[in-house]
Amino acid sequence: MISISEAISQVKKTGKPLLKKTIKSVEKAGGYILYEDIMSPINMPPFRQSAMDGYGLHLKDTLSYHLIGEVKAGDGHQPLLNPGEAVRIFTGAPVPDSVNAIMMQEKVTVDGSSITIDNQIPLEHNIRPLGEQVKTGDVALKKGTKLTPAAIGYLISLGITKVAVFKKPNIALITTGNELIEAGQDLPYGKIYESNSKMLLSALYNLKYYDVTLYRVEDDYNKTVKTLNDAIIANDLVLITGGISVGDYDFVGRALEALEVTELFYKVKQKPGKPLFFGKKENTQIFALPGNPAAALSCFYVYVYIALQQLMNRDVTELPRVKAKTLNSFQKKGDRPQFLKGIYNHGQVEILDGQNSSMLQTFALSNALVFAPGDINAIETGDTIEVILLPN
Ligand SMILES: Nc1nc2c(c(=O)[nH]1)N[C@H]1C(S)=C(S)[C@@H](COP(=O)(O)OP(=O)(O)OC[C@H]3O[C@@H](n4cnc5c(N)ncnc54)[C@H](O)[C@@H]3O)O[C@H]1N2
Ligand code: MOO
Repeated sequence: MISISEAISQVKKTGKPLLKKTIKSVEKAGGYILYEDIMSPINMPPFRQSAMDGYGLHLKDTLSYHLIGEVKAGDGHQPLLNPGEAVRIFTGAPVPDSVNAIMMQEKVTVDGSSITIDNQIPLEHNIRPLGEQVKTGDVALKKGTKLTPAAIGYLISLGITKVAVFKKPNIALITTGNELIEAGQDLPYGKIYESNSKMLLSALYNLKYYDVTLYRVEDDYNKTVKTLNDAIIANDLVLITGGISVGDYDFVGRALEALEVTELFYKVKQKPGKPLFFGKKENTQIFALPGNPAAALSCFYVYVYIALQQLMNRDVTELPRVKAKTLNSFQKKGDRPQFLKGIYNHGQVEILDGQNSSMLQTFALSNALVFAPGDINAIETGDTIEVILLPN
């Protein structure tokens, strides 16, 4: 049995960035990282553009101009203005070549077809120059940029519909157990609703991993070997829950051995999640998570999260840890360090009742895991303690 810190450093040592390229449609590329520089196919703006509702002028040494026409957004015509002439113009409209300044309408007095501006304005006033944001062929966004909603809007504004991004891992989520029934059906005696797959799927979606395949397998050795083998071949990361302990019908350990998965660790001195397994076969990392739902989710946040961050080549691999003052006491049993479900708020943390690894009720209320070191028997009210903040 290894310690938590040894297990964490083993996960860190093993993980490698995926660095594979995939093409995504821009609107579905939110959260991805650009694989290569993107050149702009157009000038942005693509024409000299009015920044105001007002009057386009061909400047002359006068405050009075003669109105000869109108250009609104979307128009394609080019009125020809002589010095001293003006056109009515609106925000976003193409500015005729012979217009060299725009006066906002609040500073103009109109009298029929003659207008008077309040003051002289400089050349190109209120005109967005052609290619002001980016010019045709220039780098619009650099390799390594994270695609935020603003970046997506920007790329679409350049007419770009597809982008090369770093691929996110293909992830297998396998659940095991004869007792599992899908929610929505009747619940016969002895069965429970299968919740680990949807819980972990939701945790993955929350972190923006969408390439997830779900597998279900009964407590059967041959089927466990086959399912695990299929999942390892097709995925970068395999998460299997249940069947990793020592019972006669826990086949996951034996199946991993038969498939010659390299064991990097099995069993961590921690509560929950003692029977956690981590291994590797070729480029696929495999976590066998305990079946108890709260143990599986706790291990997901403490260990699997790191593997995911590493696959994505991110610098920060662990969830944030902060110090907090406890609002209540907690009696700890045994010498295993414990991850306790808690509610963190502004430097304070409440440790919740009901810490059993089979219970999700407490986890459902919590936003943090409180770390109780192995060598303490109790946490007292007002103690300063380390807290892992969970993703929202
Ligand atoms: N003799 C021993 N027994 C156990 C030990 C031990 O050291 N010696 N460790 C205990 C600990 S700690 C844990 S955690 C569990 C882990 O067992 P498994 O990983 O083999 O998980 P299962 O036995 O298959 O299931 C445990 C529990 O979780 C429920 N479960 C499983 N899968 C799901 C699912 N997809 N959705 C909802 N609930 C699920 C399952 O019905 C069990 O109640 O072993 C202890 N035993
Ligand atoms: O260590 Mo097991 O994961 O409950 O409770």
